[in-house]
Amino acid sequence: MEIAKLVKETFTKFPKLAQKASVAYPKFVKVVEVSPRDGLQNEKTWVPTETKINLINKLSDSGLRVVEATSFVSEKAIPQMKDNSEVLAGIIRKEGISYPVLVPNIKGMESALKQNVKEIAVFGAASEAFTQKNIKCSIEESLKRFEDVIAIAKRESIKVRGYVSCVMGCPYEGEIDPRLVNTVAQKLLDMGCYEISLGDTIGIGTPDKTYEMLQAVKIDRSILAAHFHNTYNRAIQNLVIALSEGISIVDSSVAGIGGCPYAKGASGNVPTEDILFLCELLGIEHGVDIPKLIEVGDYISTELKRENLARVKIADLENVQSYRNELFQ
Ligand SMILES: CC(C)(COP(=O)([O-])OP(=O)([O-])OC[C@H]1O[C@@H](n2cnc3c(N)ncnc32)[C@H](O)[C@@H]1OP(=O)([O-])[O-])[C@@H](O)C(=O)NCCC(=O)NCCSC(=O)C[C@@](C)(O)CC(=O)[O-]
Repeated sequence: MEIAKLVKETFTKFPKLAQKASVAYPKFVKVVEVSPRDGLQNEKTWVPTETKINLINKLSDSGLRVVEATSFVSEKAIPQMKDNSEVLAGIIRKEGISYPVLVPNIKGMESALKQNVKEIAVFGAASEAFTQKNIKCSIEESLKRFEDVIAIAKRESIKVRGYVSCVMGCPYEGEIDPRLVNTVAQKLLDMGCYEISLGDTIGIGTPDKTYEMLQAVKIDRSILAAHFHNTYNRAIQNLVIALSEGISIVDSSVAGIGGCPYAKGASGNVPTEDILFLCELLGIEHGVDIPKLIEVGDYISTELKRENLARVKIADLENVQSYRNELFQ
């Protein structure tokens, strides 16, 4: 079973991680499901609004507490998200579930407000070049825009999440100084973001880099999220490090769908099914009905005519205990 194998490899390289007494893995992981936004934004073929609504409603039925629903960005930049208002108007908003939307500027905020959103996410980066490509401004200008957006959010009692992209490397600049990750993350926090999501946008991270980056980020672990793309099949191993470092919020995408249009080579996020299985292996609670979520992954893969990239199958769930025994001897 590949997830167990990846964890075992990580434990072999970092033996301390296999000793439960010396590593405090979180008791509970909050999964932030990003497939309706990050997963679909890069699809070249139009995904019908009804499919997007079905996807969100099915995800809401699986026990997830956060489902990122869409983005209020320029339709020239991201045509796939142009039905943002219809999607929000069409979904069943369940009590206790948050449906954040991405907002880059005041214009996006005004449109989002009309749909009665309760949570938004602003998205910055630790790379000047990526920020220019993605939102057409410098890091400094982006933070100024976010400040204005957040001022409105505060007035309207809307929660704001902050993203920092390129935390372990940039498709345009290459290496990224982790101190810049800390600077941007701190600024977002100071402005009023309640949670900061650290994006390995092109999946270039390694376990060592993950550790190094997290040492530079001087922010309380309880409000940091790991948003790792799985381009080189390293997201699971990087997450083992992040979890062992006290991160307890993980962004993921059912069936591993997705990719960033401004990050050439970026594949989808780490599949949610695989994250949940990782939690099972490490003895971390997650509150999600895994078989139901596997069905959702199959649903959206069929709709998109894409291979389902999740590696966990229902049958694997029966063997969790034996994998655990093997990992933690
Ligand atoms: C930020 C802008 C708008 C700047 O783009 P710009 O061209 O500088 O904006 P502008 O103010 O000059 O406006 C240009 C046009 O866009 C319109 N416009 C302007 N704003 C909006 C808006 N909010 N909603 C709808 N329309 C908008 C505006 O009205 C105008 O329309 P026109 O007069 O030409 O017809 C643009 O670059 C943009 O929308 N970028 C979004 C890119 C994006 O969504 N990227 C993917 C999300 S980030 C990501 O995936 C990474 C993440 C978060 O997952 C974490 C990780 O993995 O690292």
